[in-house]
Amino acid sequence: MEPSTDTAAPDRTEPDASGRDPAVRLRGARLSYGPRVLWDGLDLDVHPGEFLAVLGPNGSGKTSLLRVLLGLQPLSGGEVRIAGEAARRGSPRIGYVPQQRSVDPTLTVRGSDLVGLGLDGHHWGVGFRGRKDRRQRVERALRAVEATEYARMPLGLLSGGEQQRLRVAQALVGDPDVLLCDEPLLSLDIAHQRNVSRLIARQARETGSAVLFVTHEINPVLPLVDRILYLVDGRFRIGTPDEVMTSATLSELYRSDVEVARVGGRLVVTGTDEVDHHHVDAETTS
Ligand SMILES: Nc1ncnc2c1ncn2[C@@H]1O[C@H](COP(=O)(O)OP(=O)(O)OP(=O)(O)O)[C@@H](O)[C@H]1O
Repeated sequence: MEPSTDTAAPDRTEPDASGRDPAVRLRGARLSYGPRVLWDGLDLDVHPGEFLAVLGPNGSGKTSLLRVLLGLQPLSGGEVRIAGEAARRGSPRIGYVPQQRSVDPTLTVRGSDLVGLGLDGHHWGVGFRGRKDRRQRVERALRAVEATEYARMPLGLLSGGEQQRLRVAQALVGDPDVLLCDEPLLSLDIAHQRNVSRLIARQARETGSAVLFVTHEINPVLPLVDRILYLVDGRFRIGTPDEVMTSATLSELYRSDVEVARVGGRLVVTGTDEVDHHHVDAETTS
């Protein structure tokens, strides 16, 4: 398997009009575990305010990419920068919505405390004004995800979807430069999938966060996505949805016949078992 470095569109490599560094920059990035190469030669700039969807079948290295940006996983080669700085653990520049995982039902931490953790490492919270500012920020984030009602309840008593909305609030509360979302819609009903997707996109627009959004299903976020990074078995493509989500591009990536059709504004992707499994339609399975 030789990794592909081609992109569907030339990637931007310069600072944006304001002269700011890209929020995320990867140059010649390679990640391998033993002989297995997940990706290689990955050049990618994600700019402030940009919404990038990261797609690919199970095991293609989507979560591993987020772990590299979080400073939890070193690259095997190449370079990674977050807002011009080396990626490092616990960076306040990054907000992270992890994959849904179950919480111990006896956990007594309250939702509002969880959201407040998203401000640790920031300058808020010092002195009376700082504490007030901190409280107001947490309340605003709770309102944004419609979690105010249950914010004082122990986390362990909340449903999976309620816990997930609190994780989104925790990731947003510090106005991060980079917002990393690992399948954040999985346990949400359709109404909250829409709310949370729009909220994340609004965060990108209004505060200039760059969003990297790992998902198995593009349709719930298709109207919000600027570009897609599509990873398959060591190969990848980067481009707008119109450039990447085509029969020709996906057939090349999967090395198999893949059909992409637009049906009523939605994308329907069919082909190999791998692609069928990947493009599970969250709206018809929830
Ligand atoms: N620390 C590690 N050591 C060895 N192999 C690893 C390690 N971390 C991940 N892998 C392997 O790398 C591959 C990519 O994993 P990753 O979780 O990034 O995939 P993914 O695209 O997010 O998959 P999914 O869609 O199933 O969540 C998997 O096969 C996984 O087993």
